[in-house]
Formats: sequence, C-alpha cells, structure tokens
Amino acid sequence: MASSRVDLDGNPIKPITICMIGAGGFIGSHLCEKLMTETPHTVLALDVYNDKIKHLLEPETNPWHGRINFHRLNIKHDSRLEGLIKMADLTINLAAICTPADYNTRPLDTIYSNFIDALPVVKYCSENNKRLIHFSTCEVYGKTIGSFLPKDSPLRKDPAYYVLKEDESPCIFGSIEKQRWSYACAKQLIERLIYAEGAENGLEFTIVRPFNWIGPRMDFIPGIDGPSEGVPRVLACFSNNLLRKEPLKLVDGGQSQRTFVYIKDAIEAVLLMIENPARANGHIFNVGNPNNEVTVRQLGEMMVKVYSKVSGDPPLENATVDVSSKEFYGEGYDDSDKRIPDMTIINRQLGWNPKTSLWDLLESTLTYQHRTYAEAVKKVIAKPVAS
Ligand SMILES: NC(=O)c1ccc[n+]([C@@H]2O[C@H](COP(=O)([O-])OP(=O)(O)OC[C@H]3O[C@@H](n4cnc5c(N)ncnc54)[C@H](O)[C@@H]3O)[C@@H](O)[C@H]2O)c1
Ligand SMILES: O=c1ccn([C@@H]2O[C@H](COP(=O)(O)OP(=O)(O)O[C@H]3OC[C@](O)(CO)[C@H]3O)[C@@H](O)[C@H]2O)c(=O)[nH]1
Repeated sequence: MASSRVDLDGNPIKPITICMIGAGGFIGSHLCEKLMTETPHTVLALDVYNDKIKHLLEPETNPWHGRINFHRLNIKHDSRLEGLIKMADLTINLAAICTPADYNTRPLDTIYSNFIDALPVVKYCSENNKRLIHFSTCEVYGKTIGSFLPKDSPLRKDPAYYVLKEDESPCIFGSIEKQRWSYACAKQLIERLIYAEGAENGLEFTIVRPFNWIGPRMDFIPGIDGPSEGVPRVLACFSNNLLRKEPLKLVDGGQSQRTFVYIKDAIEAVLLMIENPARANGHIFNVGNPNNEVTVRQLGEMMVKVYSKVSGDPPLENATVDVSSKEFYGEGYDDSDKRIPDMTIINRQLGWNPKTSLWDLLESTLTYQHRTYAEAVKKVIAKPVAS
C-alpha cells in the first residue's frame, strides 16, 4: 500500500483509528475490506455478528493482521461502547434494523434500533469531540411530490417533482397506521438530532443517505444462511427465487421505481468522506446512481436474464408473479414510489460519481450468489420434507 496517499486537496493522509458500529453487516463488510486492502487505517469492528467479515479477521497471515479488531457487542446495553468511541478518531454508525419486512411487523424494535439505540453514539461523539459519520437512508424523503399529482399530469415528468435533493426536498410519509414509515421517521429524527448537535455543540458530523446499495453479501438466503420464513431486501428475495427456480414475487405489480448502485462504487464515496473531513463535515450526502433507474418489475426481468447467463440454465418461463403488499409484508405496508438522487452536493464536495451499470453490477452479484448458494439450495430442495 502506497504510504504517500493524499486527500483531494493534496495533503498527506494520516492513518486513523475508526470505530465502526455494525461492521459485520453488508455495508460494513465491504467498508472493512476496502479499509484493510487499500488504506493504512485501523478498525475497531463492533457488531453482534462477524460472519461477513470472518475472511478479514482470519487467518493471522493477512497483511492487515492487527489493524482490524472485532468486538462482539450489542450497543443497546454494553458499557464498552464509550471507551471504544474514545479510543477512535472517527466513529461510523451503520447499526440498524433496515429491512422493510420488519418496519410494519416489528415497529417498536425498528424505532428503538434507528433512534433510541443511536442516541448514546451521538452523545459520546459529541461529549468527546469525536467525528461521526452516521448512516441514514434515502427513505427519509418518503414519497415524491409528483406522486400526489393527478396520474395524467405532465408535471409528473418534470424533475422538480421527483428528484430528491438533500437541502430542498421535503420528507413525505404516510399516516401513522402505515407503520412502514416508522423506520424513515426514526432515521429523520436522528438526522435532526445530529444536525442540532453540530449546530449547538460543534459536533463534526457527516450523514450518508444510501439509495439502494446492492452487491455480494447483502442480507441472506432464507433457509440457507438466514431464517426460512425471513424476508430480506429485494436483491436477496429475487436471488432466492432464482436459485430455487421459482417465480419472482412482484409486490403490488412491481410498479415502484428504484435506482440501484453497486456497493463497490458506493464504498468509494464513503472512503472519500473518511479521508476528506474538511469537505465532508457538516454535510448530508445522497449516495446513489441516478442512471440505474428501473421499476421493480424491470429489475426482476433483468435478474432473470442475467441469472440465466451466469448459471447456464435457461430463463424461467412464467418468471414473475404478482402478490399484494398486504399478503407479502402484512398490514401497514406502504412504499416509496420513485427514488432519484440529486448528485450536486456529493459531486461538488467530493467529486464522486458512480460507474457501474445495472447489468454489470447484477452480473457480478449474481455470479457471486450462484457460486455461494446454488449447491446448498439444491441440497435443501432435494431433502425430503419430514412428515
Ligand atoms: N444497504 C442499503 O442500500 C441501505 C440503504 C439505506 C440505508 N442503509 C443504512 O445503512 C446502514 C447499514 O445497512 P446494511 O445494508 O449494511 O444493513 P445490515 O443489516 O447488513 O447491517 C447492519 C449491521 O448492524 C448490526 N447491528 C444492528 N443492531 C445492532 C446493535 N444493537 N448492536 C450491534 N450491532 C448491531 C447488525 O448485526 C448488522 O450486522 C443501516 O443504518 C441502514 O439503515 C442501507
Ligand atoms: O420479493 C420482493 C421484495 C421486494 N419487492 C419490492 O421491491 C422494492 C424494494 O424493496 P427493498 O429492497 O426490500 O427495500 P426498499 O427499497 O423498499 O427500502 C430500503 O431502501 C433503503 C433501506 O433504507 C435500506 O436498505 C430500505 O428501507 C419495494 O417496492 C418492494 O415492495 C418485491 O416486489 N418483491
């Protein structure tokens, strides 16, 4: 690794210690990998699980051995948290319940996880003058203004009615019975609290709003490395359907629109934030790929084609089936209609742009899914069901 790494302003980058909470999750595992392979920084990796970063912790022959230390702890109740934050120069908080199937079925856990449990992290950073990078979500925008216009209104095509801007767009959630929005609301309140700590007490913070980051190690495949009845996010749901050769379930017809960004592109943006504090502090950043927009139906159809290419199997006939959101997620589900990130702020501050097309990112991700899970799924399917 080059010792002469410089930041965007040409200053040498000094090695720092990072306290990463939620390091064992999807984003955390990719961020740890990047920090170990391309930087001299040290990571205190905090999580309840470490399966997704095992390859970085073992064996002792890894060139980064000693620069990553795993601490198994639950931030809800562990007195080691403040000490670990004090030991670090920067804290990155990724810990959260962030799977839509939980928002309306476990609303209390969702609110506690995304607001109450994050409070001590903000407090310890503020009291100890430590920098904080906090992971929020694109879901804080909720629904677009355009979604409230008549279906045939030409204004629906005007970007002013749907592009999501950090410093201008309102946050539009559904009614309280639509508990889907408990997550977004909790994330919004913690953003406001962090912003207020910055304004009143000088906390140095950066808030990240990820727009559907996807790639290898996202969530789990039900019945293989997660609960059989579990419902992960859409990439893993559709991967599971493809691996089992069953139709992909399109919730409410798969009409919602999303922009998907490759995890490896998005991690580049986070590294720029870590290493350019003067440009990142005090900012909220959308991190997504506005060029990769599809409806969920189009995503499913593309995944069917890509999976056929990488697995060598013919594409499924009758590859998709429509299901109602009530049947799939239960009472109280609602959805974001469209998510296009405005990229002005991240472009101006960090010069970051995503690179990978949706087809290419699906090809590398589904190659990983096939290699990692196809044999295990075959075995599970072949097992006779106990009577
Ligand atoms: N992946 C995305 O596209 C996306 C989009 C929007 C927002 N986000 C946000 O980014 C963050 C990380 O998301 P992810 O996709 O990596 O999710 P993830 O579920 O894979 O990772 C979260 C990690 O936090 C850990 N964690 C949760 N509660 C904890 C606790 N009390 N103590 C210790 N560890 C705890 C979990 O064990 C898990 O490993 C979350 O805050 C999420 O809201 C992600
Ligand atoms: O089998 C399925 C699963 C899901 N859908 C629909 O796909 C859309 C996207 O769903 P998902 O990836 O699960 O999550 P969301 O984009 O709705 O929300 C996430 O966005 C960011 C984050 O904060 C963290 O990742 C989270 O809240 C959606 O329309 C589902 O209904 C499907 O059709 N079939």
